[in-house]
Amino acid sequence: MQLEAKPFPTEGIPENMQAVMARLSEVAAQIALRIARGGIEEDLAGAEGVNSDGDAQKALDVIADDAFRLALADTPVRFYASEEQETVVEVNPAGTLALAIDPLDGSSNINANVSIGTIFAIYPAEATPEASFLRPGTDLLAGGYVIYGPQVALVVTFGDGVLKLVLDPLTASWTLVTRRAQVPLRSNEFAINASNYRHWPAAIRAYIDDCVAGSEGPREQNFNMRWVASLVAETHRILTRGGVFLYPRDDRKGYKEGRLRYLYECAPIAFVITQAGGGATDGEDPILPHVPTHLHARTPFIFGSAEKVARIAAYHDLPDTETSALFGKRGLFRS
Ligand SMILES: O=P(O)(O)OC[C@H]1O[C@](O)(COP(=O)(O)O)[C@@H](O)[C@@H]1O
Ligand SMILES: [Mg+2]
Ligand SMILES: [Mg+2]
Repeated sequence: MQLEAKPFPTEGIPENMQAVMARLSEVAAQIALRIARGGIEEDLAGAEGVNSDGDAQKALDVIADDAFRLALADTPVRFYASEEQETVVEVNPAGTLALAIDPLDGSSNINANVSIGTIFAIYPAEATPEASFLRPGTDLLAGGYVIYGPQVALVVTFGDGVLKLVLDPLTASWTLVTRRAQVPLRSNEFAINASNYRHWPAAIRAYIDDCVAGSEGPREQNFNMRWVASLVAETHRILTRGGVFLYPRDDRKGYKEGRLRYLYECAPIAFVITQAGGGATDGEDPILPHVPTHLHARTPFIFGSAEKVARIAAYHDLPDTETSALFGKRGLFRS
């Protein structure tokens, strides 16, 4: 049964971004279909090379980057900055917007059939690529992501609440299902890659120690842990049922500023989460006022339910003696 496709819903989308959003959603729907058919005609997880940040590229990283870049040529997007491109591409010299994108987030999950996504950030285009992108996240016009999961959804903010649209696979069209998504205030979940425990700063170790100590520890309650290894999937879960995500800086070579990139991962997700009433920091300070030093600059990233994000910042203010592994009385933070 083939039902008729509906036009892209523009409610809540500022006029100057409607064409771009319609195009992004069109490409996302095509990518979703390609993911669903992965392995039938093509191997989407096949190795392709290395991107400018030194990450191994999978076939789908390159497919998604090409698809978004080419599709934006006749939209108001002037500058295109991508995880998969070393430098900025000028796609439409007459355009007024600058778009930064992680075309395929969570690449390690492509062949595991676990949710992956696309993350995007839109700024006003300035005279040069540097002026357009090396600026604080507080200048964002839009930030959002598409999640390719059991359900394909587009979540986006333009600075006035968070919209959630769902892709109907029967008609390949989008429907607005939520106008003001909110991060739930309370949750007992945290998400962190615990295999890096020994490399973390003391404040992060102390926070996680207290969660893991559960009802016998200073927090006197039990917590649950999640780690999908797809930032979009963690964001979507936190937006739906609360909790906190941590990718701190650590002692490993190359992780001095964590793993995630400011421009096309952290800033747009932080915009969504703060618009949904949550918090987003580098561990201590709000992340949106930061200015990246280059296109692929990394930053430690902590986001989620506002109270949890504030609590983690407070752990950074504790004296060294209190973040030591042997200290058992951080009762100050009891909730
Ligand atoms: O493998 P790790 O160190 O746990 O890192 C997982 C993180 O890396 C990422 O996959 C990075 O994104 P890309 O897949 O776009 O490079 C995030 O989605 C995820 O949160
Ligand atoms: Mg990513
Ligand atoms: Mg990526």
